[in-house]
Amino acid sequence: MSEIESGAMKKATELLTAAEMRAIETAAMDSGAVSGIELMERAGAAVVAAVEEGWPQLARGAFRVVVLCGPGNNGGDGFVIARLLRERGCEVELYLLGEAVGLPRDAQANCDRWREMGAVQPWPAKLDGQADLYVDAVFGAGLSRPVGERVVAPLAGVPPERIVAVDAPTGLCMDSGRVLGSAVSAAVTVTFHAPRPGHYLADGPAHCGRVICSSIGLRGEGPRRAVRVDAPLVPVLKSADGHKYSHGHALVLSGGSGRTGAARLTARGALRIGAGLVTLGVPGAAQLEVAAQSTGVMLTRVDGPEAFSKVLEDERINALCLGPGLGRDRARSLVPVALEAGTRRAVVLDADALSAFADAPDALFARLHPGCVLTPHGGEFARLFPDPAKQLAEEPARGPALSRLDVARAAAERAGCTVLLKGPDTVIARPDGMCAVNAARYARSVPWLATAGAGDVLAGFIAGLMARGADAFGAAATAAWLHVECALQFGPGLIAEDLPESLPAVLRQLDQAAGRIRAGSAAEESSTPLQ
Ligand SMILES: NC(=O)C1=CN([C@@H]2O[C@H](COP(=O)(O)OP(=O)(O)OC[C@H]3O[C@@H](n4cnc5c(N)ncnc54)[C@H](O)[C@@H]3O)[C@@H](O)[C@H]2O)[C@@H](O)CC1
Ligand SMILES: Nc1ncnc2c1ncn2[C@@H]1O[C@H](COP(=O)(O)OP(=O)(O)O)[C@@H](O)[C@H]1O
Ligand SMILES: [K+]
Repeated sequence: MSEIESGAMKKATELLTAAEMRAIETAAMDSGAVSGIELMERAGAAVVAAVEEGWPQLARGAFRVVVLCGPGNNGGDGFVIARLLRERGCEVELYLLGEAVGLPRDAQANCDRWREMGAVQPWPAKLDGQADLYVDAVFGAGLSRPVGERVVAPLAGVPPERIVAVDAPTGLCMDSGRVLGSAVSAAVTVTFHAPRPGHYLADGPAHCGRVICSSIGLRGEGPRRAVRVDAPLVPVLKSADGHKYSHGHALVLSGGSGRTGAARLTARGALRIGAGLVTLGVPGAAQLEVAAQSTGVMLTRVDGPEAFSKVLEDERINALCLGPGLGRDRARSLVPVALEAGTRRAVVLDADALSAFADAPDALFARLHPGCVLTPHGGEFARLFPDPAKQLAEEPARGPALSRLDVARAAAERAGCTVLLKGPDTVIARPDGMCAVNAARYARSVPWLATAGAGDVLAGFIAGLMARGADAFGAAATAAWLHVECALQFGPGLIAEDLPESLPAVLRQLDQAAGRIRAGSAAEESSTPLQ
């Protein structure tokens, strides 16, 4: 079990589906640790705390709030929020979608408490947009079908800066981040206990504004089937001992003359991330071109499968990367050779090495093993896994909607190896269903990473980490995280060449952070005998 699964270090944050969250709540309630009404009170209080922080004018008085409550427990939270804000002196109006008689028990109880201080008004066709704050407590985790116009109409004219969403902006599926029908856009979304995939995937970030995850006193953990990557999951800093061969030897296969740039980017990425040696395997016709452009990266001639097999007799070559600029014909002849050694040799397949098998993906899948990583972008993914890609492209008819996690999982299971599905919400899936999300969202947003060659560098980062001994899933998730950190480090104007060159600064920051942790624990240890 890796560290991220044992939860030993804070490298990742678990993302809970609505069903997993419900199971945790139910277990806590069944154990007698907490009641549903207590959880609802804490959820409401957490939203009010977020409002006090985000809207400091509330403390100055004359603050007008509109609370929109739905027919379930999300609406129940709304009644609590309305009461707590009224107790703080706000002027509160509350509207209910549907009838109070059908409310679930805890929501009903809070509706009754609210009625002691204010009216429950029928659902409005529209609102004036003049209040200081609008609370969206219409639908949350229970969203099960597309939201109709009537539901979102009251908030349609309200600027998102005045909207706080409870658990999720209404209309957003929390498991997938996909909009069911139409969805509210909020300034702040307050969720409870743990974030959900939908806060990071697909349309989620565009609708959530800022996500605040508040503790409501629940202790349980989910099955850890999906995590958000918050730091490297595998070691990236080198230890004091060791020599170049102990950090592995990565071989990147290049295409022919005039098409070697992509593989050179990949090789540079693998070298920067710390592979002990990196060699480019080039056809004879491209040898001079590559030699003129390479210094730290070595060169060997690989014309066809026989030459490739010969090069691979060197067992110290422990990680391969094929695809960037390779050409489909060359990919079809070289990929089977790369996979011959089975799990003894890590293999990263990207770009042409994926598209080359679009007509016969099963022939590729039959050869793949757990030491492989496939790194498709959306188009390459659709070529190799047409069915899940088609399902994901369809308008969702009900919630929870199919997510990028679901399709990446299905792909990893089918391929029998780790699959990294690229995007601003990159998903990394392992065949056993474990998933990681590397979200280039919110403060980590890096739209300038959408530049030619960025993916080639990512493939190199993965191959380099695998040469150094990392497992496929850990290497892919860590590389994706570092890739975005490099883009953040460089900033707008970035081109693919800048990514490997930004890595040293990112690694230095990690080294400094690790040093601070080491210094902290040393200080603690040394202080003990003095006490
Ligand atoms: N279960 C608990 O103990 C807690 C739940 N909490 C809140 O409860 C929420 C989940 O509550 P629910 O499971 O009742 O779900 P919701 O309140 O999100 O939805 C309620 C019901 O609305 C109906 N519905 C779904 N989509 C619809 C649509 N498009 N049009 C019309 N009706 C639709 C469904 O029948 C669903 O059961 C969370 O999001 C959170 O805000 C919090 O109070 C924390 C504790
Ligand atoms: N808007 C975006 N925000 C953050 N990252 C992005 C965005 N668009 C693309 N990326 C990332 O940039 C890389 C592009 O890779 P890819 O599509 O293979 O391009 P190329 O083949 O030109 O290198 C991927 O790692 C992807 O996750
Ligand atoms: K909501």
